[in-house]
Amino acid sequence: MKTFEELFAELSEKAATRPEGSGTVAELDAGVHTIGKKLVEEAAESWMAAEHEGPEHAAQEISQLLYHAQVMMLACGLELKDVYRHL
Ligand SMILES: N=c1c2ncn([C@@H]3O[C@H](COP(=O)(O)OP(=O)(O)OP(=O)(O)O)[C@@H](O)[C@H]3O)c2ncn1[C@@H]1O[C@H](COP(=O)(O)O)[C@@H](O)[C@H]1O
Repeated sequence: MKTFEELFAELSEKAATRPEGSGTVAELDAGVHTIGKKLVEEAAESWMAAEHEGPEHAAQEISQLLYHAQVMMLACGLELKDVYRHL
């Protein structure tokens, strides 16, 4: 288990060091358009899970949504504080 901040730190490190086999690096290389499609897909899956599949499945889909949101932040050069200041 990890927190939102811990995941972002891990993904930032992956983006900087580009280890082989990293799905995050592959997604960043694919670009904002591809990341955006994943983000929308996970948002839709989160909605469907919440409405039809129960809280445990919703939690899984929402975790994927948060992951792809963080990848999008990295693709845009955003840090956590850039987003947090709007909360
Ligand atoms: N938390 C995640 C994470 N959540 C989602 N994903 C990716 O997003 C995909 C989800 O999209 P899909 O809907 O196609 O996946 P699925 O298998 O069909 O699953 P469902 O949505 O149908 O449930 C997964 O297959 C992963 O590629 C993630 N990939 C990586 N992480 C974490 O990110 C860190 C870095 O990962 P790497 O860059 O791969 O080393 C590690 O701590 C990982 O645990």
